[in-house]
Amino acid sequence: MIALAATGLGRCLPGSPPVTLVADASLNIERGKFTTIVGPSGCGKSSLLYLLGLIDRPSTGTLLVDGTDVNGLDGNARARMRLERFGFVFQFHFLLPEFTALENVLLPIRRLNRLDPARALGRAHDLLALTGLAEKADKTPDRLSGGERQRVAIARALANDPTLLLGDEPTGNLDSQNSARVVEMFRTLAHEQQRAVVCVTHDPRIAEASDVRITMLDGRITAVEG
Ligand SMILES: Nc1ncnc2c1ncn2[C@@H]1O[C@H](COP(=O)(O)OP(=O)(O)OP(=O)(O)O)[C@@H](O)[C@H]1O
Repeated sequence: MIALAATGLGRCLPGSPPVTLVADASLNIERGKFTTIVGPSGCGKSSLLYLLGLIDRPSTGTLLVDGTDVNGLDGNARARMRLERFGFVFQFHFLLPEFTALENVLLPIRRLNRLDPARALGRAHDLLALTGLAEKADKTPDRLSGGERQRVAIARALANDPTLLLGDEPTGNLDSQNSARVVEMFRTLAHEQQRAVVCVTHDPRIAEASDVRITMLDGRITAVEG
């Protein structure tokens, strides 16, 4: 099932001369698959991911999210769609330092206000268990390892039960063992939970572990494999 369908997507920064970040990107992102976006530094991988995640607006082209054309949505509707359907994991975890792992996951669940307090707490515990952190629920980020912090960030990204999980170099700060663990988690989230998982990465091992590889060069997609 296609979660994202982009046609001729482009992002250009005005100026003299204008700067093209992404040009003419057409692609489908499917549920149930782990997709990576690869290419040399500065080729536009993050810029494309931000367009796909409704963080940035395209200058040209169309983007359908679960069949809805997001060009037709106003700012509030885009923000709502992002909040409800997307989860994000970045290179830096951005956990709130004064809150425990559990609270970091619980806060976005509460913000969505879909569940009563007891169920929200249960869901936060379930997500920490899913990411292998049940024992660490009451630890603040400074008491966790780098790999554990990133797994809390993944649990938090799943708070809204997103259709789409997007990662921008999510293993960029991790050693190879923790990196492999995160990749295995992404594969599971795609294959067993039918989410669309998309990751920008420099790491060839992560690209190899993905089902689909999108290669970029100078703002353009040059190959889609898998
Ligand atoms: N706001 C901006 N203003 C000017 N140039 C920008 C801006 N954002 C990105 N760029 C430039 O656009 C190009 C694409 O950036 P982007 O971050 O998407 O590349 P990337 O492939 O993700 O790079 P990396 O692998 O190094 O993270 C780069 O040359 C970058 O310097």
